[in-house]
Amino acid sequence: MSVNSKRIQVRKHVKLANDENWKCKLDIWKANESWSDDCKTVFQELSNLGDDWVQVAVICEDPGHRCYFNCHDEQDKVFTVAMFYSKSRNRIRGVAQFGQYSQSASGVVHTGALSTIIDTVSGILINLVCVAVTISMSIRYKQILLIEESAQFNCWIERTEGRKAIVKMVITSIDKGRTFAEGETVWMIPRNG
Ligand SMILES: CCCCCCCCCC(=O)SCCNC(=O)CCNC(=O)[C@H](O)C(C)(C)COP(=O)(O)OP(=O)(O)OC[C@H]1O[C@@H](n2cnc3c(N)ncnc32)[C@H](O)[C@@H]1OP(=O)(O)O
Repeated sequence: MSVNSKRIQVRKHVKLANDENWKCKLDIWKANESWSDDCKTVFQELSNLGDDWVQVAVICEDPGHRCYFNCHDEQDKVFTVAMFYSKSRNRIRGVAQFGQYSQSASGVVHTGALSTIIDTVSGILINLVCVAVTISMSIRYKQILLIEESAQFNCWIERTEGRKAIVKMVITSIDKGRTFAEGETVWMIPRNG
């Protein structure tokens, strides 16, 4: 498929839990036994934030394809993410559980795993507002995140500048005492968007 032959389709894969057509398929995005107790607790807190917050998930139904974000296996050994979107706040909050297969240097989560999460969550947020693609991304890795640890994140639209939008995201420890990564992504609405 040539890049120019098809418009970029992000929303096609982004499903909101308040859509009856998708509700039943979101079970895979619920807390499970591979998650730490802390991760499950934050998931529960996020689930109870109120009607303004709705769970959002990436689901790919293209035959033979899988979204890179959904790289977890049956045992959830890479990483799994659960997230909630507030339309009124232009914000996504969520939790991530990292597994043994997310390793970079010994015992440490790969920076690419974190950048995947930042790009995808930021992309979901901006694409719930308008069609946009990543044009640049800057990440500060501030503290080491260990494999099999959990994290929580907060993502928001910082500002817009013409066809561009700047989205920020912070990934912290579950208790928010440590900041693992801060991301700033720039998004552009394509001319044919
Ligand atoms: C599926 C589950 C959910 C997943 C979540 C979503 C994740 C989404 C991840 C993605 O977005 S995947 C796609 C990754 N991104 C790309 O492939 C973008 C590739 N770039 C392009 O297609 C074009 O550069 C683009 C359509 C964005 C812009 O082309 P245009 O011809 O319309 O714009 P133009 O060249 O006139 O540039 C407009 C402005 O953007 C600036 N610009 C363009 N590309 C840039 C770039 N790469 N970095 C920085 N600035 C850039 C350019 O300098 C200029 O700045 P000014 O307005 O200030 O003059």
